Amino acid sequence: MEITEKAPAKLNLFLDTPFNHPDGLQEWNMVMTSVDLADYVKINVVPNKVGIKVKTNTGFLPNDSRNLAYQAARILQERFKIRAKVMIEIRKHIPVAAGMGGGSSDAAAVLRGLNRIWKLGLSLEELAKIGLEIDSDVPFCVYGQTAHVVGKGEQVIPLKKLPPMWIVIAKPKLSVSTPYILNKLNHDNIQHLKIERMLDAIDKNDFDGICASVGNVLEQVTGKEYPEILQIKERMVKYGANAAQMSGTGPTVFGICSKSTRAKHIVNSLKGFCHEVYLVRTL
Ligand SMILES: C[C@](O)(CO)[C@H](O)COP(=O)(O)OP(=O)(O)OC[C@H]1O[C@@H](n2ccc(N)nc2=O)[C@H](O)[C@@H]1O
Ligand SMILES: Nc1ncnc2c1ncn2[C@@H]1O[C@H](COP(=O)(O)OP(=O)(O)OP(=O)(O)O)[C@@H](O)[C@H]1O
Repeated sequence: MEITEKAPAKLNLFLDTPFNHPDGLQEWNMVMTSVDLADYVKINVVPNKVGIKVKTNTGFLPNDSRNLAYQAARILQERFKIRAKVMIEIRKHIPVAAGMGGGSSDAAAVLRGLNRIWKLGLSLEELAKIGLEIDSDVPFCVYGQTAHVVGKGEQVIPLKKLPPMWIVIAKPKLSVSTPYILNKLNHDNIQHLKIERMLDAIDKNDFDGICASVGNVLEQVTGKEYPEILQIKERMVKYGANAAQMSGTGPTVFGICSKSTRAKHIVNSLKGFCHEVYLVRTL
């Protein structure tokens, strides 16, 4: 049996880390959303054979157990003692190591897909719990809808659909290491953000309120290392974005617009200045 699952990219509309857990991991306080820039994950299973095979169209991503999609297949195979070979083909569209959760979304797609193929009957909640063993963004990606994410990534509280908006995504030619940025973070020196206004604005379907309450405490950390990120953000605002911000640990910056004409104007103004630029909508 063969199926294809869509694996959308995520953006962090809001990101704060209130404290460090004793094990060194961050406590998150985030609002995340999925956008229509997506990888396509084709899954094929061959009963009574063994193994996992991953193929991608990139040439540089690992095809072995380092690939998060591979790990997702292995966990379900082992946990449910299923004797079948899993073949995964990933068509990558989401930039890698960009702060857009591409690997996590591919893993979530494999969890959802194999749950269907093998008729495991697992709820999204159960899949999210399994997903946390792979990576902290997988639980959110299993749901794939706008959500308030807290804890180490395991608590995903779905929120209302966002009002219609256009999003310009700009990825400079930089790869940012998440552990490197998180290690630089000093919780005592950052100005923590209040999430209530964002949650309230989403609840009221208030576009302006959402734009007024975006924030990411990691922007200053990554922005200090790579000033280009802050320049892209400034440029987006100058060309008319209603709000602009870095996603995750970066380097991707996104701009939110209510009007498609303005969004297209920003796309044109960034081309040539920035390596990759996309115009997307929220899901
Ligand atoms: C910062 C975000 O972009 C927000 O969406 C992501 O959570 C990062 O997700 P990611 O790149 O998939 O990260 P992971 O592979 O899960 O973890 C990368 C690094 O983040 C650290 N990490 C992860 C989860 C967590 N609650 N606290 C952490 O400090 C891990 O120790 C690791 O060093
Ligand atoms: N299926 C996959 N797609 C992309 N990267 C993968 C995948 N599996 C493993 N990886 C590895 O994970 C690393 C970063 O992947 P990814 O693109 O998910 O990062 P990211 O966008 O920074 O994620 P986040 O927003 O969660 O920080 C890469 O170094 C890559 O080798």
